Amino acid sequence: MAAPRQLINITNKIRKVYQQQVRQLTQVSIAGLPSFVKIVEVGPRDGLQNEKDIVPSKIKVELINKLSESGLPVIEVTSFVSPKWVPQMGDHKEVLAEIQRKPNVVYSALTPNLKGFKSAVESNVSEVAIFGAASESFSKKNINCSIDESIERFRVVTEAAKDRNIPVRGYVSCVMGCPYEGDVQPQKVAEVAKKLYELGCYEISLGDTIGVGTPGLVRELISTVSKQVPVDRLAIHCHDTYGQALANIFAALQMGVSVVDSSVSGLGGCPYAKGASGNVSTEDVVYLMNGLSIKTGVNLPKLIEAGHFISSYLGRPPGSKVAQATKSSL
Ligand SMILES: CC(C)(COP(=O)([O-])OP(=O)([O-])OC[C@H]1O[C@@H](n2cnc3c(N)ncnc32)[C@H](O)[C@@H]1OP(=O)([O-])[O-])[C@@H](O)C(=O)NCCC(=O)NCCSC(=O)C[C@@](C)(O)CC(=O)[O-]
Repeated sequence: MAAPRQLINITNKIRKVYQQQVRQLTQVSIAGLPSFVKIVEVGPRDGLQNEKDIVPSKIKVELINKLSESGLPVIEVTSFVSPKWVPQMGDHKEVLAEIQRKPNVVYSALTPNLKGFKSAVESNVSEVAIFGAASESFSKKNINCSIDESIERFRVVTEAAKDRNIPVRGYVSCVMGCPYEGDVQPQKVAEVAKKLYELGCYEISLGDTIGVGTPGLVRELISTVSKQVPVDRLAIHCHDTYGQALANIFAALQMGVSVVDSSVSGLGGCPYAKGASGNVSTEDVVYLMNGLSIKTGVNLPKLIEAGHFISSYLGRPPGSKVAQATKSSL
């Protein structure tokens, strides 16, 4: 009779020790996460550039104002690219002229070349972003030049920006896969990221343009790129094509990244990356951060409201799970 009781006691002890270890392990990994994450809202640009029907400027302005009210620190408002290539962003001047700017919010825009940079400066942007790729084919399709040529174009932009004290962010697209070339090696991403960093970009956003990455690949990517660019200068930009975006972001945070790009209501896609779905939704990212006690400064209900606003204009349900789950409580 004593033997089974002893056995039960031992089993319980083992279970307790095991549970304690699991708790400790969890605490260790959670403790390794950043206490603050900067969210870069890309919905008005990355999201609306991909809408088949061009969204009127006044809707864009209202969306951006609502996003500003939610406490987001950075909003990528538009892009100064050729309207022949991306007509959806052709109203960049009007949008930047009409938005109500809050002093603590950075309003940024994509500028692929000096022409775009000059127009963006005239429109009083707080910051610009240049956008390269780790894949030759994507670079050619997206910005009509090779990777090396793009670096030379960007050099002119970063020099002009330096003269005017305008911060420049850099993007590297196709960091875990390319719609034309398939797999992309982390080493290639690191090379391009390093070049952008050396040009003076204060932050390099690593774009999983077609959303094919998984957490293992993210770890390999960050570990390779951070040998060339300090990890605190890296951001992660995930499209959610295969439903891996939140897991990928969590993996990036564990590797020391503390800047996350996302898009309200999960809008998004790239006109030159067929099959790419929307970005990870900002609402879902903020919910995850709140759950991890990571500060973002974002008011989730106000953000959800902004998501409902644009989704209802577009005539479809919000692409955020959090927005869908909380709809009845709003
Ligand atoms: C880069 C260019 C302009 C090169 O395009 P190009 O044809 O090689 O340029 P060009 O210098 O030969 O000029 C041709 C015409 O475009 C005009 N032009 C030239 N530059 C500008 C400008 N800045 N603004 C307005 N117009 C411009 C220029 O004035 C001329 O006009 P024309 O004489 O024929 O009337 C073109 O390829 C382009 O606009 N591409 C847009 C690509 C784009 O916006 N893609 C989506 C954003 S990237 C993305 O979504 C990925 C990201 C960032 O989110 C991260 C991720 O997920 O991976």
